[in-house]
Parts: sequence; structure tokens; C-alpha cells
Amino acid sequence: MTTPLLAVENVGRRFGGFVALEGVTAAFEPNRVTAIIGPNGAGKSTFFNVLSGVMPPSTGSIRFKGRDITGTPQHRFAHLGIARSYQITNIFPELSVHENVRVAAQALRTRYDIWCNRAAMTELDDKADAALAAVGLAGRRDATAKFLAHGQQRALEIAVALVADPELLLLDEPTAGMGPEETKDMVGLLERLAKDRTILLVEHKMKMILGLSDRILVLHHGRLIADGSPQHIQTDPEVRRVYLGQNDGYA
Ligand SMILES: Nc1ncnc2c1ncn2[C@@H]1O[C@H](COP(=O)(O)OP(=O)(O)OP(=O)(O)O)[C@@H](O)[C@H]1O
Repeated sequence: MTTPLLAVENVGRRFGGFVALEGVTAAFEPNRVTAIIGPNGAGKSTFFNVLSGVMPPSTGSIRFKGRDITGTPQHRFAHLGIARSYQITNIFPELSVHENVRVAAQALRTRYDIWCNRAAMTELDDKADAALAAVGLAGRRDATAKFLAHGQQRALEIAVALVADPELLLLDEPTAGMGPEETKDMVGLLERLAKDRTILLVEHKMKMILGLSDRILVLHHGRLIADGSPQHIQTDPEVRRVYLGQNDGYA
């Protein structure tokens, strides 16, 4: 069996006396797409926040490539090989598309690298261009970020995440606010990226999740109630019960 890239064991998170996440255990193999779904308030964002170091878990442990990273501060995650995008578009609107990615690349460097090494600057430019090419934005390189269409802004965020060359990409609702065409483009992008990366995503668009994911985890009231292939999840009686009556396209 392959060593899991990421393994969480008995992970939980409390807010005061409220248990938002409880006893979640799962291991994630490399180069797979896993979706985390669940009704509103199920604990998806909390799980993502814990996985990406936004907050430590109250219980349990998280291992990345066999190394215990429980409680590691968020700013160290990019160096570990874990990158995250947010639900809300999170770019510098007044900077160019290329500048947005280069700033991210620069942030991963030390001051010494930046000020003393001209070659390092060229390398940063090249890295930014490679990330833009990977998400299909090379042609908009010099556009001001605020003038990109919404779908392109989300792709830019992914380029920003890619500049650290992460092995694990955590994507919080990458198709939020997108219509069918933009969603289709994003799915195509994620399929390309998934060839040599591990992707975990939180999403609400069920048809998209069923088509894209190798595996789906279902959270409900902070607990993992199902974990399996899209086919398995679609026929799981507990999942069907949880989603019954929810107007989110699940069928
Ligand atoms: N910082 C916080 N303090 C107190 N309670 C919180 C906090 N963050 C989340 N919660 C609570 O934890 C529960 C899980 O919230 P979470 O945002 O993780 O759910 P979710 O599945 O992402 O929901 P949605 O699909 O609506 O985004 C909710 O009841 C929420 O009110």
C-alpha cells in the first residue's frame, strides 16, 4: 500500500463548549481528488481550517508525508508542500496577473535572496509565468487582476497557490459563484492539476463533485458519516437521508 500523503487521526475541534468536528480519521493517497461534502454547518470549513493550519485541532493528530504537523502555524504550510485557496476571491485587484503570482513567489523567499541575487528575480518571474501557464492565464499575464472575469480570478488564485509547487492543494469551493461554462473550465483545470498533485476540495455542486472526485467524504454534525467512491456515496442510505429535502442537486 502507498504511504498516505496526508493522514488525520481522531481529529476534532471545539469552539467553547460546541463541538464542530469530532473523531475524524482518514488517510489520503497521493494524486487523488477528494471532495468533502455535507449540509450547511456540517464542519467542512472547520475541517479545512484545521487541515491548513488556520487553527489547531482540539483533539487528534495530522501527519503529512509521515511527519506530525499537528499545530504547525499556517505560514509554514507552503514550505511543507501544502497550499490552500479560499472561498472568497483573495487576490490583489490593482496588481497585474503576473505581479499577483510573483509576489506570492517572492513571499516564499528570504530577504537575502531578493536583494542580493538578480538571478533570483528572473527565477521568480519564470516561476510566476509557469504557474500562469498551468492555469491557462498566460495570455492575460499583464492584465490588471480586477479586470479578469470571476472564473479567471479563481484560476489566478490557484496559480498563486501553485507557485509553492505544493504536493497537496486544498481548495475551498473553487467554483463558488461560477456559471456552468466557468465551472466546466475549472473542472478541466482541476483534472489537469490532479495528474501530479493531491487535491482536497470543499464543494457544493454535487454533479461536478461526482464527476471529478475519486473519493468523497461526507460530514454531518461534525462527524464523518461516509467515505468512499462517488458510486458508493450516491447509494449510501445515511447520505441520502442527510441530503433528503436539501435543494442542492443531490440525486
Ligand atoms: N469560530 C467559530 N466559533 C464558533 N462556532 C463556530 C466557529 N466556526 C464554525 N463554528 C460552528 O461550527 C459548525 C460548523 O461550521 P463550518 O463552517 O465548519 O460548517 P460548514 O460545513 O463549512 O458549513 P457551510 O457549508 O455553511 O459553509 C457550525 O455550527 C458553526 O456555526
